[in-house]
Order: sequence, then structure tokens, then C-alpha cells
Amino acid sequence: MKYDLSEINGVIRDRRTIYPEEYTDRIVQKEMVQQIISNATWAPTHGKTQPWRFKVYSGEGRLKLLEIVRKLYTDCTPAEDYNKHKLARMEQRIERTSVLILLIMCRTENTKIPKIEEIEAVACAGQNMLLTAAAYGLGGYWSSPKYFYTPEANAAFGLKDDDFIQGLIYLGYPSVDWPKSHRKPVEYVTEWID
Ligand SMILES: Cc1cc2nc3c(=O)[nH]c(=O)nc-3n(C[C@H](O)[C@H](O)[C@H](O)COP(=O)(O)O)c2cc1C
Repeated sequence: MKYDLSEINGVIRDRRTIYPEEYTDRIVQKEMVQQIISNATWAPTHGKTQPWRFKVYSGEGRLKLLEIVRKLYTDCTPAEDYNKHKLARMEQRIERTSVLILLIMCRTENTKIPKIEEIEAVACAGQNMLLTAAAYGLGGYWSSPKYFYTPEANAAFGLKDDDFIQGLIYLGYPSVDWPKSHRKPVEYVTEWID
């Protein structure tokens, strides 16, 4: 055995979504964020395109994010779905979180790699981030509001049309007992062809 598998199994199983309502006020240190992003960049990519990009919002930078989220929600939500309470909750969540990371697939120019594979690679990077956060005892929340998947969102974040915003990752120290979860049995999702 090259690594301590029980440790790895532990982090994979223990990683949990924890929402900002359940974060303490403790600030997530920059060194941790740097490690989280560094580990993200070790995800696999077809053709080594490394299509991930990260925008880290912390401190006053969160005001810029708040402004963008407010405008996107207002401009991109159909009138019948618009809910001012939902917007207020999103704003409070950003205000309550010391560090938020926007996870982006930045399409490499002149690549033969299908776009779906670039998106998959960035999702792998996202999982590396959440696992690293869990190892630090941080809760993570990967949010993917519909308005991120719009041309308006790409423009607001200064991205190209072909780039793709994959989510906003909230990080924080939990104020609650670490949540438990469960999964379907492996036999239920696996077919062995011997
Ligand atoms: C790509 C992706 C997008 C997600 N988007 C949302 C979201 O918009 N809102 C939300 O409440 N949770 C979102 N989640 C988190 C899931 O709800 C969460 O992973 C799931 O409930 C399982 O809980 P666990 O992470 O604690 O195992 C997302 C997760 C992934 C991987």
C-alpha cells in the first residue's frame, strides 16, 4: 500500500456540504485557500489543457461578488420565479462566508478536446477542493444557481462566451456537529461483467 487508504477513505466519506448559515465567524486563512486551489490543479485533464480558473472573493472583494450576484439574479430570473427572499438569502450567505471561490472552465483556444471533457476536468478539480477543505475541517458548499449558466454571467465575470462557470464554492468552519450522510449501496450502482 503506497498511502494510508483508511485516511483517504475517511476524507472522501467525511467530506460534507455545510451551508453558510452553519459557519462560525472564524476566517479561513489564505494559506489554506492556496493549498485548496493548488490541490485543485492536480486534477486530471485530457491533453493536459488544465482548463480551470479560480476567482477568490474575500474581505472587501465579496462586495464586488454581491453586486454581480444581485444584478444577475435580477436580470436573469424570469418574473414568475423571482423571489426577493431567495435573493436576500444568497446575499446573506455571501456576507457570512469569509472566502468564496468561483470555479470556471476556461476553454482553451484551438483545442480538439471536447468541451464536456473540459467541464468534467474542472468538476474533478472542484472535488479536490472540497476534499482538501474537509481535511482542514472546513465545510464546503458548491452552489450552482441557474444564472451562472448564462451569457450575462460570463460577461459580468469578464469571461469569454465559450468559458463556463461551474459553481461558487463557499468555505467555512462549521458551528454545528459535522454532518453525517449516506449513499446507495455499491451493489446497487455497479454491474460487474466477469
Ligand atoms: C456540481 C454541483 C452543483 C451543486 N449545486 C448545488 C446547489 O446549487 N445548491 C445546493 O444546495 N447544493 C448544491 N450542491 C451540493 C449538493 O447538494 C450536495 O453535494 C449533496 O446534497 C450531497 O451532500 P454532501 O455534499 O454533504 O455529500 C452541488 C453539488 C455539485 C457537485
